[in-house]
Amino acid sequence: MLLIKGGTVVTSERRFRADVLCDDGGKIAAVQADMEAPTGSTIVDADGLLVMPGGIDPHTHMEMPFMGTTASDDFYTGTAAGLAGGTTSIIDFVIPEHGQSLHDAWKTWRSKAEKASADYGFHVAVTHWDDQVHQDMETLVRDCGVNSFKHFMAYKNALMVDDETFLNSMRRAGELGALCTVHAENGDAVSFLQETLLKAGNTGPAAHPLSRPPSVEGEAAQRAITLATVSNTPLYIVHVSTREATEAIANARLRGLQVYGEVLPQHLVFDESVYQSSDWLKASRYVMSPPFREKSHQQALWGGLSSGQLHTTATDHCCFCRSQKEMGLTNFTRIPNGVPGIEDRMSILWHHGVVGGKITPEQFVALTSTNTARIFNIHSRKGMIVEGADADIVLWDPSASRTISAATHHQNVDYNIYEGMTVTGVAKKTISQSRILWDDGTLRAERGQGRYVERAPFKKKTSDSLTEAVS
Ligand SMILES: NC(=O)NCCC(=O)O
Ligand SMILES: [Zn+2]
Ligand SMILES: [Zn+2]
Repeated sequence: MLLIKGGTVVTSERRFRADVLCDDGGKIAAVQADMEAPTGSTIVDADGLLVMPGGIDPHTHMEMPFMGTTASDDFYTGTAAGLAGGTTSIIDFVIPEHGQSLHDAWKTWRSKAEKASADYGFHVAVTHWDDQVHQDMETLVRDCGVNSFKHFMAYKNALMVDDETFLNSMRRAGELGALCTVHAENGDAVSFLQETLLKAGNTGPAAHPLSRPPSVEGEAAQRAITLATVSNTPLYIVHVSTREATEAIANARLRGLQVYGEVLPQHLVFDESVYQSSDWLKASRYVMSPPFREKSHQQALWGGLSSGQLHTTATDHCCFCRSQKEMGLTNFTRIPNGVPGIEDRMSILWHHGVVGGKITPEQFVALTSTNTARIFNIHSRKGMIVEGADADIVLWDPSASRTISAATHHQNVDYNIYEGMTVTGVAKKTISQSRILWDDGTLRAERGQGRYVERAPFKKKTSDSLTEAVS
């Protein structure tokens, strides 16, 4: 047993002084003021610390094959890095290879993820439509603990789906009680702009944001919402980076539609100037999609998060080292898209959000953990500090500072986008399954310790359950 003593518990709703007892089965056994330590229990002094639900990152790509290479953080190193930053669970993406069935792809990802050191689940990408996909979606929901499917409106000739495929998938997901998620960028427009830029001799990273202007995301977000309305299904839009997409989501919600939006901390912090560096490598390291934007978009994202129109934070953690980024040395469209971030999500959001006066500690908990647990239906286990929940806890030091650097991070990648940034708000200890796996600078992550977390479908009329879940 582990007794966390003397801390301040923060949930998505309130703050209160209480001790938290974690049992040997990895669950929270009690949350009470001034608890007596059971015989033989280990006592953790949480004086001056905040006791919060471990972070849940609902958007990562560990060892993802993408753009001719494979993301460098695997399920072990990536989840371990997450633990060092206070994140105790991830939801990663199963991406079927061309011609591979969804169910076979899910099995492949299950076996890759066996080495994870923290808990994990999967969204499964639908990249084409046929009878087998229709059947596999049911198998995945019924037998495999999958309750969300992913759609890419970008990455033409690779992962991109057309509207008809997207509609078929949404209708099927609705029948099964699953949630559809979407990368909203108009892939035809991106491809058109990429060709135009290359023909005009714009081959470097500075062309990347020009090939994916805000309107391209805004149009796709609006179209995705329209298609979700046509198919009468809820929708979760990943990595919202623009005012246009934020407004589309907020407007949809004002019309009573169930649309959720996810924000990446990096979009709250960096702007498009990162692509202007004269150092090719430096600029290429920020190549991700959607790209970093003109600064005014950040105001909309913060506004969306603080007003409740945007709901979660994720990282889209997708690491590529120097030699991988250099695949695009002469052609920016070949630079593997993706940046690291799982280790720093919580610190970045605390520093810029809570210390910056934009969100409260309770909102921080909602945005890093509880809302994700609700939206993806793992709320009976995760995202809460309550008796019976998983003992996934972060002991957060709100006044400690650290300077982020690739020299000290745990991510398996040779750079850190936040290099040199000093942040206030640090994960002091991270507890997973009642065990302290990050202990004030010492990482005790264990290969294979993470568990696959099954996610049950929503009630068939998903609208009811989701409305209840996130108000
Ligand atoms: N985001 C990104 O640039 N890479 C990962 C794939 C995706 O999420 O679009
Ligand atoms: Zn994406
Ligand atoms: Zn992604």
